[in-house]
Amino acid sequence: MKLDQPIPVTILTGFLGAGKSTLLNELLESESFADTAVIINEFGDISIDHDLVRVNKREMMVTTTGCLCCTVASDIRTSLFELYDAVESKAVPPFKRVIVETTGLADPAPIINQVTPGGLPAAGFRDHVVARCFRLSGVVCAIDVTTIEESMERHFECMKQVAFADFIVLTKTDVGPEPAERRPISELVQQIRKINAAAPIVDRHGAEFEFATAFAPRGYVPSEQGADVEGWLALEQALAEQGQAHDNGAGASRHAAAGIQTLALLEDRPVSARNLATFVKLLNAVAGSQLLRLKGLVGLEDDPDRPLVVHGVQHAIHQYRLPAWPSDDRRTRMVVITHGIDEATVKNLFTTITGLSTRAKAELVLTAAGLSLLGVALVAGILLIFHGRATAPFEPSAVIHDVPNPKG
Ligand SMILES: Nc1nc2c(ncn2[C@@H]2O[C@H](COP(=O)(O)OP(=O)(O)OP(=O)(O)O)[C@@H](O)[C@H]2O)c(=O)[nH]1
Repeated sequence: MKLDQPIPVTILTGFLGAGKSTLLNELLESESFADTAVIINEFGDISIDHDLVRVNKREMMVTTTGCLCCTVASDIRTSLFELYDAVESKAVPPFKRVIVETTGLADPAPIINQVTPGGLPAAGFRDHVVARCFRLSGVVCAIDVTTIEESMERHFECMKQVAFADFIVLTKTDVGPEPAERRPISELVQQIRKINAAAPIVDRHGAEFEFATAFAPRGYVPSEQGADVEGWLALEQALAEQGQAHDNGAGASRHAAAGIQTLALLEDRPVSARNLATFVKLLNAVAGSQLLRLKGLVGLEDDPDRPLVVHGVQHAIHQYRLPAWPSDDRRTRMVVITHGIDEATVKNLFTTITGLSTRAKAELVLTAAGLSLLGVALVAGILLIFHGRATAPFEPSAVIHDVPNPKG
């Protein structure tokens, strides 16, 4: 690749469900962001965002599964080198910028450490190419105003994402009136300022928001991000030099060590809307606040050609239909990310989607009872669901959007 200057790379972070893919989709619709290459890093064995983020002909997408912050095999340098190689081999036309969407659980430190001057030293041809052809030019963090307080309290990665950002976009400011227990946005901004003193903080739905400003190439200078950021990067560097950053040697990531489970669920046949609703209700009931994210493309029996997209971000469930399957893969695919919930529990619940035998129902009830302190109430709730007497908070949508991840 012949370059006058290195290609700017913007990292897009933000906790699970904060609205990163939604932002990216809207950005890619803009003519001024033509010639953008996109790297989407998904947490889990199956990729859903790959189908939900739409790139045009002139743009290019590389998807990686396994978190960039802890999987050596899918580190950011490898993904950037793949882009370089694709241009070199004329598989894709040259591009002007790269946007990397990280997973919602990604610790930004190891990622930034790989692409910032003075960070992890180049170890071979690939690394030298990446250092010559690309430059880190911004770290944008999407912050979901409806969940950020809880997420920062419970997940250190979330706080680091806020601290490392050189531009902050507040999302979901359009979601209804603020509940009394939630902090007003002005107070939230003050709280964010304690963690990140300098980054512009802009409301996604405010008049002042512009993609061109948020994603403008800037020089990203870690020392300007504050002492904590410099300290975390120094620690990262030390760990990387010792060769023990993030992977624990057994192949499991640090997320797993922290009790975070990502489960990929697949079903070949279309499923009934009622079974899907039951699954979502059961999952919410059993996992409660331990359910961090649910994301799925679901083929429904009533209209198998128009899949349902389901997004669960903590307690909120949002869903819409696509006019057609985005790729040849027409299987129902779901990714469920939980904290401290046994994998088998979620798998058992998923049997509600695939159809339940009486025996499976009994096992499910026992699973729920063993899990919850309020087991008896939960069992009663589950039995009501099975008998169709519970009111349904979730009914599969008939609304069709041809734009993935519509707002609201
Ligand atoms: N009302 C509203 N909904 C939003 C906004 N941004 C995102 N959403 C919704 O929030 C859900 C999650 O959005 P995504 O863009 O998939 O979030 P993400 O950060 O890419 O999620 P992960 O990659 O799984 O961490 C979807 O249902 C979106 O439609 C917003 O500004 N307002």
